[in-house]
Amino acid sequence: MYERLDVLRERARGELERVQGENTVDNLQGYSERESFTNLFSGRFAQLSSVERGLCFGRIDETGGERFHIGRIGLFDEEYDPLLIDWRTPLAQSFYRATPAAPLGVTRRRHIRLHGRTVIGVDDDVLDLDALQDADRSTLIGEAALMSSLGANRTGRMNEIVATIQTEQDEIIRSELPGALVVQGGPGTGKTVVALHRAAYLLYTHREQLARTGVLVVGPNTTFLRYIDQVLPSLGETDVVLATVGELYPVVEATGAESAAAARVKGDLTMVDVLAQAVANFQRVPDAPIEFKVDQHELVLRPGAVRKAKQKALESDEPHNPARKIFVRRILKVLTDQVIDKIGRQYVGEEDIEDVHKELAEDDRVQGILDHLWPELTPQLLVSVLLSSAERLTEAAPQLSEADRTAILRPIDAPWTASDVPLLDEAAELIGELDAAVSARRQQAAAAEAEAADAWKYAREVVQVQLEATNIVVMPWEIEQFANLVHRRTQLVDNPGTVSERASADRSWVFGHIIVDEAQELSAMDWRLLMRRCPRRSMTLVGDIAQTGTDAGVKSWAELLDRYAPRRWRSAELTVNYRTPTEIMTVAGGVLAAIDPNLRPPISVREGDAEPWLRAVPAAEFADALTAAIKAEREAIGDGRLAVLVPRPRYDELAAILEDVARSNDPAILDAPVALLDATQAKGLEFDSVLIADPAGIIAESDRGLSDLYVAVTRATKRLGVLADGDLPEVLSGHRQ
Ligand SMILES: Nc1ncnc2c1ncn2[C@@H]1O[C@H](COP(=O)(O)OP(=O)(O)OP(=O)(O)O)[C@@H](O)[C@H]1O
Repeated sequence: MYERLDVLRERARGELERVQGENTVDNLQGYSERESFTNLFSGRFAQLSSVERGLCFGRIDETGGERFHIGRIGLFDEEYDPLLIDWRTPLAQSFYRATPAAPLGVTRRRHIRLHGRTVIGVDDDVLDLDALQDADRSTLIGEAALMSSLGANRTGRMNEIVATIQTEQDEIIRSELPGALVVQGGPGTGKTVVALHRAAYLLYTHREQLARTGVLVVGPNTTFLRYIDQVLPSLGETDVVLATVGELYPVVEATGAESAAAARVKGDLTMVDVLAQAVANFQRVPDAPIEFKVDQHELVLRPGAVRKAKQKALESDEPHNPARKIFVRRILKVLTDQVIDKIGRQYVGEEDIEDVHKELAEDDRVQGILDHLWPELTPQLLVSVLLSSAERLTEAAPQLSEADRTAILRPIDAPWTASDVPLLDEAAELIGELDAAVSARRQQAAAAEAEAADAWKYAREVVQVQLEATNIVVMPWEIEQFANLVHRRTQLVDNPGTVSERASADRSWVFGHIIVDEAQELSAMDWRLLMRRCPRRSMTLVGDIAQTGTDAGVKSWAELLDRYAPRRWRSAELTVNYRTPTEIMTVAGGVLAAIDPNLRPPISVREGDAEPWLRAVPAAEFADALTAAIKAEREAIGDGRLAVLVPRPRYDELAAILEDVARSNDPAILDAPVALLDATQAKGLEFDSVLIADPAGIIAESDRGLSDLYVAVTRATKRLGVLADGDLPEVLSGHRQ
């Protein structure tokens, strides 16, 4: 297989060099054509290079005597006979699903472990009837391979798991594309990694559809997105948008911090009505007639006339800016009539009326009045003006308490925060686009449509000619992809950009599939924004209600999905914890029971080598004890990685006294041997060793402090230490050493 890989890689490299060396670029078509070939061959070369490690990891022997090798990509020999089967194909499914209880025609499954190009381990599951007696074997697949991967030191980046995907995980990965799938699972059950493999599977299986519309993966923060950003490229997928909800409003960068109370208020659906009211408050009817002079004419705009114009505009059901046009037309008509009456209707013709209308429309005074009565708005303007004025807030949000209104009040030039983004998105819907933006977009769309039709025709011809001339080696299964590339390139010569680039820049982009990780953290307003980006509701949501760290977060999956995808959602559960060893999960179990006595933590797949330690020291000794504990833990884990998790309010204080630890704003934090984080920042991440400093402080930091502590305890893959400043909190005291 490696020989074949080398041949294909060399061929792709040769083609790439040849195409790049060719001297045919003297016109647009030649340029596009060369770009497409370069793209195709460099893409193929990159893919063939990315699968070098662990190219083949499994084999299935079937009852009929057939035998298939399973690997990271599909490989065929010169006769197109399969050498290696891609893990995403239906044929490979039994590798992940067969158990002694349901062997699916498989007699033996073999896990192959490689180091470089050398086989260093082979583990067989024999799926014959005798094995049925062995209950253990029916649950774990490829136990030795799995354990060896779980026991390895963490690198600071999430790895792909194609070789050891477990049955319950595979069912989620291969679940069908349409509808919303929600996956509930405790910490360490593989929700994140499964969601990413699902993205790779869907892109492989529904390439046609998803390559055009794109896949969006939403994560809780940028550190987390960096933690996972290697997984999809290592599976050969690069055209995916990774973003936090705060990044989903183009142009706006949400860099500001905000209080938990502000996030809760802004995350609630009440804001939908508040924003609608705020827009309505910009559509004014004057209390008294407005009198003014245009040229020599005395004009008057009475409240009744404005009210009528407003009513007409609102009846159109258009958003604020487009509806403004109707309002303006009506008001101008009223004023034109007044001028005409003054001149004397008998003296004017149609053309004169039009002239008067035009003059009034261009008059500064008239424009000023119109802007006062119904100003053109932008989402940024609306939201910042609303949130910075106590008076406007009281007017628009009488249903909020005084305290809630105060919580969201901020200066007009304050930086945008993550929970402002769904408000901006909502505002954009209510306001609609500005006139200039609409016409520019219409023009662009018409031009693009015409070009696209030409480009597609041209792309087909190029492919045909090249194939007939056997100028170029294109594998049969690449023809469609290739034609697409030529098409895209020709269409986008002036405006190059991948689907993911274009999708990130366009607020109204509709994604083919959206994956949401740590989905429990999203507020109701966040969901509204995401649902707009995916009207077909083809989504995968993974999360754990018990880990919800904010009051704005999800309390029930059913409630959320019955609202947005009634009868179009299904759920699955992951029950086995692959991260945290049994001993540490016993500590986590106590914390979970304190959150809700009915909840049970997921069962750990393995036992660890080290018992967790919990220690309490008097406040005066805390700083020294912490420094000593960090030193001891570093020695215990060698090359592994340590996280020190602290209460949010004490972050700066502790950061100031600890040396040699990477801070949360350090871009290299994931690569550092010791990382200092608060529990929220550690969400989704994992470390060889976790040291929790001041657990009582974590519990006290918010109403959801116990959930934060639960998150903190479940980040470790090997070792857990807890150092209390004063007494150990009750939820942990049972484990004191
Ligand atoms: N089948 C598997 N083979 C190998 N490793 C696995 C497998 N499933 C999960 N893991 C590993 O277990 C760890 C936990 O996975 P992941 O982070 O996806 O869990 P999670 O459910 O998202 O956790 P949390 O909710 O705590 O963030 C990761 O290191 C992941 O690579």
